[in-house]
Amino acid sequence: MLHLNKLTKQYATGDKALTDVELQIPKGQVVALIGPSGAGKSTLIRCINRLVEPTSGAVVLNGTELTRLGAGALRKARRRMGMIFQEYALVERLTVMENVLSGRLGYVGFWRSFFRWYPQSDVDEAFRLLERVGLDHMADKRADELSGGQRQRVGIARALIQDPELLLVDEPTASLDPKTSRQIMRLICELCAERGLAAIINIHDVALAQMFVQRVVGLQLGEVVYDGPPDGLSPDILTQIYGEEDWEATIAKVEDDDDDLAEGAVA
Ligand SMILES: Nc1ncnc2c1ncn2[C@@H]1O[C@H](COP(=O)(O)OP(=O)(O)OP(=O)(O)O)[C@@H](O)[C@H]1O
Repeated sequence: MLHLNKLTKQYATGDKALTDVELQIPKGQVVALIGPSGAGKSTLIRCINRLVEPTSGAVVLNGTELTRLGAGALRKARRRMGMIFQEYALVERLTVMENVLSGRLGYVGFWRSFFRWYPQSDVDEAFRLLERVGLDHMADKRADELSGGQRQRVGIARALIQDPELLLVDEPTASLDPKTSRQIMRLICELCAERGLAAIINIHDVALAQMFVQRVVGLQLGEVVYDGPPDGLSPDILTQIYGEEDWEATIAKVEDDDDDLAEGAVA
């Protein structure tokens, strides 16, 4: 589905953010991308939709080599990749419904997008998505009246209304409290399962990643140093990714959390 072939990025400043990254993600798989600050996680996500231009290597999405596309074709290809951001990137003065519908801007013609006239089918789909993310009663609220968790739900609905093949998710829970973080991660993973949607989630919270995803990719200084199941993240591997720390505490926390989840103690 998604294939990264020797993806490399060196910024004009000389910083080498990614070196020969190889990654294949099948349809429907959710991957957590972990690694210390500066490891290249955001660069990797942004090279996939070419918000950051890779220096060399290829990004292939369902047979289309995105790295070869000209501006027009790239604009169309970007519709196939929904993006969810840490800071939500909503238009504050617009309503929840208008923010969700803005995910369709890549599909409607120039004048329709200029006047924000959307087809009724888009409005119906926006309502369905708002219901799915638990915000149907808030469609007319302005974005600046929402909590962080509600904003992220709008961001998720806006990404999904694009009808993407891939979700690129950049630290979706970094501004949220622990309980809301879990709810948002659970929602993203459930929606991916329902839609057979692949996702790459850049996330700092290792325990949260371990709780929800099937596969973890660890980056360190722009190179993949771990690619495997969440329960393969041993203290040794975490030390390799992040450096020396007491990792037993992190792993124990995950096991405790699993117990909580099993007992239905977590909302
Ligand atoms: N626009 C830029 N210009 C020059 N260097 C950059 C730019 N963006 C990132 N870098 C460098 O590329 C490397 C990777 O940065 P990146 O932001 O991708 O890491 P990250 O793992 O996402 O970090 P964080 O978790 O702190 O967001 C770092 O050395 C960073 O300084």
